Amino acid sequence: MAHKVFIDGEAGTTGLQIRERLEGRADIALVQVDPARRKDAGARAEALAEAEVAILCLPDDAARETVDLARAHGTRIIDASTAHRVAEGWVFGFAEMAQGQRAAIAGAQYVSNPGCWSTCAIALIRPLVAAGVIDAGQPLSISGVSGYTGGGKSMIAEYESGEASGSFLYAAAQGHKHLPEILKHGLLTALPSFVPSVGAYAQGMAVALHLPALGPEGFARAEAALRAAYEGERFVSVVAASENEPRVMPQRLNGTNRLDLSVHGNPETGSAVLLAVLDNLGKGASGAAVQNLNIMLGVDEGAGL
Ligand SMILES: NC(=O)C1=CN([C@@H]2O[C@H](COP(=O)(O)OP(=O)(O)OC[C@H]3O[C@@H](n4cnc5c(N)ncnc54)[C@H](OP(=O)(O)O)[C@@H]3O)[C@@H](O)[C@H]2O)C=CC1
Ligand SMILES: CC(=O)N[C@@H](CCC(=O)OP(=O)(O)O)C(=O)O
Repeated sequence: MAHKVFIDGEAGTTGLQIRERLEGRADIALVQVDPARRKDAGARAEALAEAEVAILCLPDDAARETVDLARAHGTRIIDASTAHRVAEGWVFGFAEMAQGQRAAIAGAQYVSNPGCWSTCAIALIRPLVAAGVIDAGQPLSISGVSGYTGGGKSMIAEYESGEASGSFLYAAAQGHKHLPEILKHGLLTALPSFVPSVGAYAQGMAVALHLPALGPEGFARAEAALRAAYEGERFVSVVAASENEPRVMPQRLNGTNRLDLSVHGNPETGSAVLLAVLDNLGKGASGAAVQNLNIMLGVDEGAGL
């Protein structure tokens, strides 16, 4: 029998992309609410009672409300919002992040999908800290560019109406909402500096981790640590630097659930830059949610991806 899945926030950017990935599948039956009642607690509670798994694609406060509504029904949850990424009792939904993470997701009641920026940052930082290539307390510096779909319906409307046009840096005040999850799941003890940007294009992301004092021998150790961490993974790869040189194209993996990592810089001076590229709506959001759903249901992890 098909697994019943409710996407709360199905009309939003992330929700629509998840629906596209699930609606052709014979092993999934989508539970839907009348669009006119999509914000009505009663209608959502009925859907939650019927569903085996609910995927929340909502603002943080609405996601917390849905978790409360679901409690009485025992519905398993995948939350795509920021609300529960460092919360007790929630499993971080990044299967490739650590040994045992996939098994924890498979058995979880509550899974929190990682943010797009944090997926990139954690993927680069955690193996280096775990292998002792960088120190957990070393202040790190991260930058990156995302397509405007990363800002959801409101930012998409700004760009598509012409109200916004160029690119911009943001979060220079060091209050970006992904910093807590980067700190925790990156195994860091010092907050990194993080200055992301939005480019004047729709979709795709590239993130740089700056390690100006890695040292000449650190290059090989960093690449070896990344390769060892993701060996045999289907969606995360360490690729040759030439894939991202001379130009890093953030749209390179659009439409996929892949995350590519690479090591760059000048081995003579020891100044390194590690790069991560993904589709912010793929492995950065909806693809990761579907991957987590597949793991939780015990089906092929790549189904629909
Ligand atoms: N865009 C991205 O790249 C990523 C987004 N996320 C996270 O996913 C979540 C959704 O983001 P995104 O899809 O971009 O946002 P959108 O603004 O595109 O969509 C949010 C959806 O939630 C609906 N909604 C708002 N309040 C309620 C409510 N009280 N009850 C039911 N539905 C409600 C909105 O309705 P309405 O149609 O009326 O606006 C909208 O359809 C956010 O928490 C975001 O942080 C995570 C990773 C990446
Ligand atoms: C371009 C842009 O604005 N991106 C969003 C993050 C998108 C994302 O990862 O989503 P979560 O909201 O789930 O954390 C931001 O930086 O706030």
